[in-house]
Amino acid sequence: MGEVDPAFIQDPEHRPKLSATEAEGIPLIDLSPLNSSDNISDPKAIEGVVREIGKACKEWGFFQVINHGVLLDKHKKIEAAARKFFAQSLEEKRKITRDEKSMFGYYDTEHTKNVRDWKELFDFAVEEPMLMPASLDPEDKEETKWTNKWPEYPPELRVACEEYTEEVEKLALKLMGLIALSLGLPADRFNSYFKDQTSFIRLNYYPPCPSPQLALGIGRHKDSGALTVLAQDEVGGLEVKRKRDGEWIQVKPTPNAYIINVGDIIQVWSNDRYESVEHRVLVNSEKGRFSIPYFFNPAHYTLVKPLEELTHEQEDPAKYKPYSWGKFLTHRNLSNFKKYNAENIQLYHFRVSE
Ligand SMILES: O=C(O)CCC(=O)C(=O)O
Ligand SMILES: [Fe+2]
Repeated sequence: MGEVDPAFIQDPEHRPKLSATEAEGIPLIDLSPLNSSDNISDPKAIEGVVREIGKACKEWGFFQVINHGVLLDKHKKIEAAARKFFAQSLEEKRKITRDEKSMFGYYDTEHTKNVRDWKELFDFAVEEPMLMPASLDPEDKEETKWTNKWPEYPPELRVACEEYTEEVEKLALKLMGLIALSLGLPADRFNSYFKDQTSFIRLNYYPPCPSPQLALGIGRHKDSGALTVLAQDEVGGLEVKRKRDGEWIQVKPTPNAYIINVGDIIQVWSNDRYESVEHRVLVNSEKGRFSIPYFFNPAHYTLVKPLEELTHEQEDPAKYKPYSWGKFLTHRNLSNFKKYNAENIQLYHFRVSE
């Protein structure tokens, strides 16, 4: 990617401010109280953490965690392998380009809201093969299997990815437990949705960009799954839209921390108690940036709707109509290939009008 092709240029109102204002960052939460027993069965010991998580989910939809239990060595290995993979020629990387049959593999022409993102990515399923609906037809119950595409080089990438997955999955489940508790639900309330999970991990590479004032690494968007557990390197560039005033706030890199954000599914389950918040990534002209989000997603047959415990027919009616997670994800995947001129499928399409 040399010159900036017009496909990458953001409309003026969405271009980044490069002199970002210094501001209070997203909350930083220390998970060490969870480590002593390594489970969340002792409500007293983790009361404080649960309260902090609830507050962060409400006020920001985003937070960082430290002392999270993910082994640093596993993180270093996947990052090193990702750097080797992306350093190859485009021709080499495109040998494992994703296709219509499965969204996994390499991709360098992702668009967010019809503007091309200044990035390359490699996606893989956490549980393989991943069970998905065979078609978009709501009546069609047939399933298909989405499989991973591993590159020949570097040979250690696959094992590094598999070992990292195991680590981050434990963290994601712990966080879902804490979020459940913060909503007044049993810690295991969400567990059953993640049997046959459709979670995937993305290796992102944002190359240096000659016009960082015009393009974005990824345009403003919300994550559509349940929860995202993101590792960013030391370069920085992630910005979160502050709920209070709509300002874009930088998430400064914190060594060995993970960034956690609530996705659309938690927004629906919680009937808007917690909201999925917009975020985007700035690029810069000097350094390439790497990041690794883990998108924690339920089984494809999950019918996503507000939880009964958190709705009340009169006082707090459900704000969303139920939708099939698998059909939603399939729709998103197909729209990447058949250049629909229409807007992509979005959560608000399922909102009950007030
Ligand atoms: O690279 C990042 O920091 C964030 C990436 C992101 O938001 C996404 O892939 O959904
Ligand atoms: Fe995101």
